[in-house]
Amino acid sequence: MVQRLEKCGINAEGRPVVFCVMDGVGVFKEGPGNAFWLAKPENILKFIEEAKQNKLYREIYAHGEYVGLTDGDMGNSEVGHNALGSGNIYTQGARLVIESMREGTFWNTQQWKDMVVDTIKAGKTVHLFGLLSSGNVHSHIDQQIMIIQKVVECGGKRIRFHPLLDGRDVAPDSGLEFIAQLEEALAKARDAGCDACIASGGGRMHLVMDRYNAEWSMVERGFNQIVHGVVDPADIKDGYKGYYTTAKEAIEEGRRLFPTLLDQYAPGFVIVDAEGKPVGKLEEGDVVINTNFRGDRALEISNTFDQGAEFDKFDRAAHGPFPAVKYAGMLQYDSDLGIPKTYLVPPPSISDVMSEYTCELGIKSFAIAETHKYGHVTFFWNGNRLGYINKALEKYVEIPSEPSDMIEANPAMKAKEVTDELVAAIEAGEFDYYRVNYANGDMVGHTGSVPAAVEAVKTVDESLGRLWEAVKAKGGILVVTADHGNCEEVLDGKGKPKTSHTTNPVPFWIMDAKYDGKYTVNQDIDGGLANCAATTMNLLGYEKPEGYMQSLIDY
Ligand SMILES: O=C(O)[C@@H](CO)OP(=O)(O)O
Ligand SMILES: [Mn+2]
Ligand SMILES: [Mn+2]
Repeated sequence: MVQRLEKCGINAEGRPVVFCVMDGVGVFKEGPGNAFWLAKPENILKFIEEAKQNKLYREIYAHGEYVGLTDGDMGNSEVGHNALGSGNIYTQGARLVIESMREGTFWNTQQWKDMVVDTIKAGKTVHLFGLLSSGNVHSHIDQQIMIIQKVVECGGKRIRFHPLLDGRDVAPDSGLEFIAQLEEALAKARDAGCDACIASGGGRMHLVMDRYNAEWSMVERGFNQIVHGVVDPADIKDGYKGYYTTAKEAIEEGRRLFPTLLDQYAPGFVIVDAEGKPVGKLEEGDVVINTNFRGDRALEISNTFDQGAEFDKFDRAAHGPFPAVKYAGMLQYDSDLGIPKTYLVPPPSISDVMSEYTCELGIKSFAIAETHKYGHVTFFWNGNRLGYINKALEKYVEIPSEPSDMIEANPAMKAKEVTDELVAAIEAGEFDYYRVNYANGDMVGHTGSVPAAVEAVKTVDESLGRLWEAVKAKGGILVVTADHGNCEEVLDGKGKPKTSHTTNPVPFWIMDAKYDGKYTVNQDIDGGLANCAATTMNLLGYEKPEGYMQSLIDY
């Protein structure tokens, strides 16, 4: 139970406070790939100018050690929203896993023994699946290769790997480089007497890694490949066969036949032997390890493997019986609900999140985003916990998104609908504190399309204009920032599409309809996303919670 906070003197009237995350909008110099400057967002530029005059603007950091990653790592939504919602920096999965592997704890746990060592002893197969890249947002190839090596060291005789192509946290067409690295590690395993190979694969935005219940068909496609060795018949078209003898051949053929599809959307494939039989179907007693450490896109597939008869998303036995296998996650993705049941590294335990304070104080809060970011302002915000902290005091609203492959054609996404709903809630005045995430800068930034990203920024700009009118009419306070960069760099140094996040700082500013000069933004502290929670508590009228990082305002 968190402590009750004292009043701090700011906003004694209890005017509404709105916290807005422009997902993926960082600060970077003007240039041909900077969608922010190309869009010339009229409202935002005016707001920033005013905030600067009031000493209510600064940049803050959203990458590396500022969000619990390793210095130099780009930021991402999970770690960013964790920091925003918890007021602290927690060492995150990316680091917890590699540190545990390097110091050796990883290989000495009961879970490693139960999942891997015992499977090997029983003469069964170790299956690994996950995002194959060095992005370090959901996974890291170094960790995957270390697991392969260790399985071999432990006497493993059979490994099957089911890689998902990335192209979203790394260069959009870098998939084959990582496949080559994986093939090298598997060849070494074979040299050491272990029958190891790739068994199935495809793009991460096409298979397995759905989030927030947006497109369960992605999970179904991935599951059927991994478990049953069956490719979705809808993927088999225009000459693409779906069944190949090597991953390289499958990926190259996919690229040749569908030249506009980026790696992240690559069609599914299953590797077959000379007789056309899948090389890596799951068998009873095998273990399957999800090598991703990040939760949002790992929850659905984990439930698919873990749940019993209550599972109702699709028929797991449509292509043959679902064998009794063991399943483990690299991390536990939701420790409140215990998903998955078995995991190799304990997750960061994020405690005393800001929502617990607001609920303790009786502050009524409202959170909204479209599906792609819905869990960001709820699950990630509350320290990776699904559901409400106190339903009587909170309302979480999800505006249904379109599938992610429609984003480039419709960069406005559901921003208007999100704003409509948010503005209506502000006008109705039932809540004290509102938070919103606009997905556009990030989701459109991930397409690597400059014109689409420019439209995305314009959409966010328009939405912020409407939002401020509503906040102003209520005499409220609007705080705007971003969780990491993306759309401010949609081209790389060579002018090629860049689909990943960035390490750039993000803007931070406050607009107060009744600003009286009694507080200003501190320019001197080494500020990052984790400083925002104390700041928001101050603006809601309360002192900084004990143990939270410093507030960004002086008063
Ligand atoms: O789409 C995602 O899963 C990540 C990129 O891998 O983006 P974000 O952190 O913004 O959610
Ligand atoms: Mn984000
Ligand atoms: Mn993103």
